[in-house]
Amino acid sequence: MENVLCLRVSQCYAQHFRTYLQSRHVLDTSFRLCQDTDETILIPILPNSVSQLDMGHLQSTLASGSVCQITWRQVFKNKKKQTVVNKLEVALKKLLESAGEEWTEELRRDLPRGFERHGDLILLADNCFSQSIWKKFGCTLWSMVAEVLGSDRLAKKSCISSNGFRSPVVMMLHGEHSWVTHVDNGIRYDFDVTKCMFSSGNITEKLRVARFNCKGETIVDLYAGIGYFTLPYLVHTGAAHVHACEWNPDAVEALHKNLTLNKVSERCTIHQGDNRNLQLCDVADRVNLGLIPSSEDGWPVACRLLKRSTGGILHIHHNVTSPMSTTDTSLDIHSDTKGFSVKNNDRGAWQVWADGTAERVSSLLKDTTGTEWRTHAQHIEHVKSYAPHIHHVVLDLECRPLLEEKTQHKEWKE
Ligand SMILES: C[S@+](CC[C@H](N)C(=O)[O-])C[C@H]1O[C@@H](n2cnc3c(N)ncnc32)[C@H](O)[C@@H]1O
Repeated sequence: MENVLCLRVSQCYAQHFRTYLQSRHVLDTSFRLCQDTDETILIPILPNSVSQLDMGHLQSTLASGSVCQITWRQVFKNKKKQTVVNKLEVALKKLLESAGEEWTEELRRDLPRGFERHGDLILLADNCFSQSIWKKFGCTLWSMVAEVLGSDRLAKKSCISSNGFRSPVVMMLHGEHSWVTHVDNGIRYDFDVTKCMFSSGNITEKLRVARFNCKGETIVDLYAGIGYFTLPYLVHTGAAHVHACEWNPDAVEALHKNLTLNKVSERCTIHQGDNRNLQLCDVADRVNLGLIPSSEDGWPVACRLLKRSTGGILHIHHNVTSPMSTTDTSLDIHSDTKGFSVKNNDRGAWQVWADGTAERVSSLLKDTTGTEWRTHAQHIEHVKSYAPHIHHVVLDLECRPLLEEKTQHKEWKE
């Protein structure tokens, strides 16, 4: 069994959903559909393609009244099904043999295990097609791979660059241009795959943000990228205004485009440059700090941004590493709501990090404003796991000025 991203739907609509997901290349055919509860079915989906799903549209058009929820669950491998990777192996073996070359185990291991689908473009990972023999086939190889994988364009990753912009190093292999479109949760994101990254693993956090009620609020997104969180805030939460900070000009270009495409430009101000030099202060009801492994550099800026009189909420992303425990036993392991294996030891480490962060932010707020603040860890959300002991979490930290609380208390008493 493996932990897989699934769409959980009402049993009576499962076939309906399955056919639709297959037609959109979102169905993960290497895993079996399975029953979750008496009335719901889990349909395995490809994590890298899930962002193309418009959940609202799915629910209202395919099966109004059906359960329709993205969730992580343990499901069984589909042993009988010939996966697209198997088909690729057959096709490439033929290509090599027709050129008088021998098919080897090394070449088989050099095939892609998975890939990201961005509309009609497939993005291969960096750990495939590394053998020199592939070069011999040039364009013929890439057009064949694209055809078998069912796409018009093909690109390949090398790594995420460490230039601070988290720019991908991506090369186009087949097809004209490198701009792609993602649609998820009713939001359209356009970006150039060779210049910006798209983190599909953040989908559950984007869906959570979309459910917040931010009616009338001013929000600052300190690490906006192409609009991963800026757009859900503007499109779904009722936010009055979002200030989006981003220093990568390529991401800013995409962000501009996406604000226009989603018709929310007039409620967003883009601040291009290093957010640590941002001139704004005392404006925000909420600050989103979506940078991993750590957004700590942004904490002093976030404290300056919060409204002095009422405070607000910081959503702080962080990769928390749990200490390796010598007493780890299988009894300590639980699955969280997304089906990730999480140990008590991990939860303890998140709490320790959250408590330390709350204390640090409260002291930063005092230094910034000269008054006392109360910080309260409202919630810790587990986004994804990078390794058994490294977890991407988001802390919802409520920050309130104590002076204001006393005044309010006095007013209530009067
Ligand atoms: C795209 S990533 C993270 C976005 C999203 N949270 C995710 O994981 O998919 C972070 C973005 O913050 C930007 N960034 C990092 N440090 C910054 C800074 N000091 N000022 C402005 N932008 C910054 C990067 O260019 C990048 O686009």
